[in-house]
Amino acid sequence: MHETLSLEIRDLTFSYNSEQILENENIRLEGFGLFTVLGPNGAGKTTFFKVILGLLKPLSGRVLVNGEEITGNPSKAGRYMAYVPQLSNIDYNYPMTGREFIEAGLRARGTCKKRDCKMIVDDYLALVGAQEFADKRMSSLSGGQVQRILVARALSMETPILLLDEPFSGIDPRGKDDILSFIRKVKQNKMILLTTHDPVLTVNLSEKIIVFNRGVKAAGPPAEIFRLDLLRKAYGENVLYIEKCLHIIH
Ligand SMILES: Nc1ncnc2c1ncn2[C@@H]1O[C@H](COP(=O)(O)OP(=O)(O)OP(=O)(O)O)[C@@H](O)[C@H]1O
Repeated sequence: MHETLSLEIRDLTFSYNSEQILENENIRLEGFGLFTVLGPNGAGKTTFFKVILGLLKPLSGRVLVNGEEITGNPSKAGRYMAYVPQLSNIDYNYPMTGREFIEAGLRARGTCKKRDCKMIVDDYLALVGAQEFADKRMSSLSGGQVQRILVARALSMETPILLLDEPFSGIDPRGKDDILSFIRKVKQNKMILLTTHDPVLTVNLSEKIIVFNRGVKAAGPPAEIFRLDLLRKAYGENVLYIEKCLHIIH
């Protein structure tokens, strides 16, 4: 485990007008690995990510990376974190190819010159299995293909922390397997935070599960967290699918 990497949330509170999403939340994540934020639709997972990324300002509280305050400051947060938004929340009708889109990110960051850019981009395209369609326009790609380009771009930022918002949504079973295998590789030397509403998908890969619904309801290793009483704190009573998931997992 990486000893110095830490992401800490202290007393974080956020609401949209009267809709409370976070209330004095506290959590500290340490080291490389996968940290799954698990909760139902509308739980506030995307909002939680946006507050961590400094894209939304909390009403109170702090976000720290390695002890450095990044609260409400997206450019500071960007030094440590790259973000892959939920596919359904973005318009990817870009008039550029996937390769150009990744290169544009690298140039904006000043991390490569024209000649070595191609090599760097090729490495990330290979990591996510996107070489075949990287030279097509983004607007002509399927959702799953766009997802891979977005992940390659985020990885090319070479930040120690990667935030993936619902990376499995709208992705077919083979695509899900591909995402899981890239996570397996990348989590060896990054902290990955991932949101999902499906308890099964990442359970075997996660170092920690954060059960979330309008705040952190429970957090810990999967073996401690996969209990009906804890999952019900996020999903509510009598959700048959959750009960079935526990049978699959145990
Ligand atoms: N910009 C906004 N202004 C006002 N309310 C918002 C805004 N964005 C989200 N919300 C509300 O905040 C709540 C949480 O939304 P959020 O998208 O963070 O949840 P989520 O857990 O990511 O959901 P899903 O799994 O469905 O993507 C919802 O009730 C939503 O309507």
